[in-house]
Amino acid sequence: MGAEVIVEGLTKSFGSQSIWRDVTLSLPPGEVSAMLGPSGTGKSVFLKSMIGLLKPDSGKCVINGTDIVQCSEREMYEVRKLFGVLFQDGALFGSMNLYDNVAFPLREHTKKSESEIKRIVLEKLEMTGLKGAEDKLPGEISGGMRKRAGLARALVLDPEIILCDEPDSGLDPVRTAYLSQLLIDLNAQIDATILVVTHNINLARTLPDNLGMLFRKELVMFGPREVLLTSEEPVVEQFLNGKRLGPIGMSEEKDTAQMAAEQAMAEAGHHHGGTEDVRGVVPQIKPTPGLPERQGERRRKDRVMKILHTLPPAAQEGIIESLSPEEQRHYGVRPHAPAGAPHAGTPHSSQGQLPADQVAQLPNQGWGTAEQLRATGETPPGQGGAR
Ligand SMILES: Nc1ncnc2c1ncn2[C@@H]1O[C@H](COP(=O)(O)OP(=O)(O)OP(=O)(O)O)[C@@H](O)[C@H]1O
Repeated sequence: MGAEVIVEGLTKSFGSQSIWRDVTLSLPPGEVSAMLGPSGTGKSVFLKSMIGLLKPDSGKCVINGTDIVQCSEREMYEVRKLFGVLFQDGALFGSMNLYDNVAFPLREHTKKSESEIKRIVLEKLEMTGLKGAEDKLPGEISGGMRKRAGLARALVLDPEIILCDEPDSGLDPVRTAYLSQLLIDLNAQIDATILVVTHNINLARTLPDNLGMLFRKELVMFGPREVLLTSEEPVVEQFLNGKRLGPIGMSEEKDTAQMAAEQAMAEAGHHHGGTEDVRGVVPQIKPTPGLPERQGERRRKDRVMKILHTLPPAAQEGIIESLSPEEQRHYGVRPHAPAGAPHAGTPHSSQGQLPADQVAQLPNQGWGTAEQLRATGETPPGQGGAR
C-alpha cells in the first residue's frame, strides 16, 4: 500500500512573495488525489515542496513518520526514494533513447544487474503502452508518448507515492482520457498514493478520489471528490465551469467593482466564456476490466462513510448515490432523492440536509481533517479499530 502524506500548516514564500500559507491536508494511502487551482497559485511549488526540492518556511509534511521540513539530508534521501515524479514536460534526457531514459534511475540509485534492469524497464514500458518504442529518442515521439515515458521512468523504483505535475498539459482530450485511465490502472496494479496537479476539469471530475483547490494563497478545500464537485463556493464554480464571471481574474483576484461590471455585461448578453454547467458528481473512472479492484477505492468507501456526517448535504447525497444498492445496505444509508429524481448535486437537485436516519451511524473514529475532528469531537485515526 502507498504511503500516507500528512501536511500540516505548510507555508511557503519566496522573499516577500507569499505563495500559500497554512496548508493542511492528508493524502490517504493508495488513493488518487488531485489539486486544482488557477495558474500561479503555487501548485507546482506545492509538489516540489513535498519532495524536498523546495523548502517550506514552516509547517510539517510527514511521510512514513519523517517530517521532510525538518529532517536531515540523509532522511530526505531515503524519503525521496518513495516518490516517482512525472514532471510537466516528462523531463526526459534528449540524447538518450527511451530505454536508457527509463533505466536511468535504476542505474543511478540501485546496484541491479543489467538483465534485471532490462526486465524492469520493459515491464514499465509495456505498462505505459510503449513496448517497441525503446530505441526512439524523445525528440522523435509525440507529446503523449513523452508523458508516458516520463511515467514509465517514474515507476521503475516502485514508488509508494506518485506525483504528476499537469500530466495533461500539451495533450488532446482523447490522449488525456487515456492518461487518466492509465493512472487509474496503475493505481489498481500497484496501490500507490497518487497526487495529480492539473487545470483539466474533465480529468479532475473523473479521475481522483479526493479533490482540492488552491486560491488566494490558501487551500480553499480538500476532501472527498464529491465535496468539491458539489461545492457552491464561487471560486470553485467559476473554475469548474471555465467562466470569466467570478472571483478569478486574468492574472489575479478581482475586486468587487470589476466582478459587478462583468456580471452586468453577462446579464446584458455578453458571453461569459463558459459552455455548460458542469456542477455535480459524475461517475469516477474504473480500472480496465480484467485488472484487480482498486484497494484504495475500497478503503476510501470505509473512510468516507466514517466522516459522511461531517460533509455538506450535497456531497453526502453524491456519495450515497455512488454506492451500489448492496453497499447502501451495508453502510445503512439510502439515497435522499426518490427514484427518477435528478442526481444529487445537479443544479435542480435537492440540497437539503439528509435526515439523520439516512446518514450512516458512525463510530467515533475518523479520518477527517484536524478541524473536522475537532468540530465533531472525533478521535484521530490510529486510536482504535474500524467498526
Ligand atoms: N524557484 C522559485 N523562485 C521564486 N519564485 C518562484 C519559484 N518557483 C515558483 N515561483 C513563483 O511561485 C508562484 C507559483 O508558481 P507555480 O509554478 O507553483 O504555480 P502553478 O500554480 O503551478 O502555475 P501553473 O498552473 O501556471 O503551472 C509563481 O508566482 C512563480 O513565479
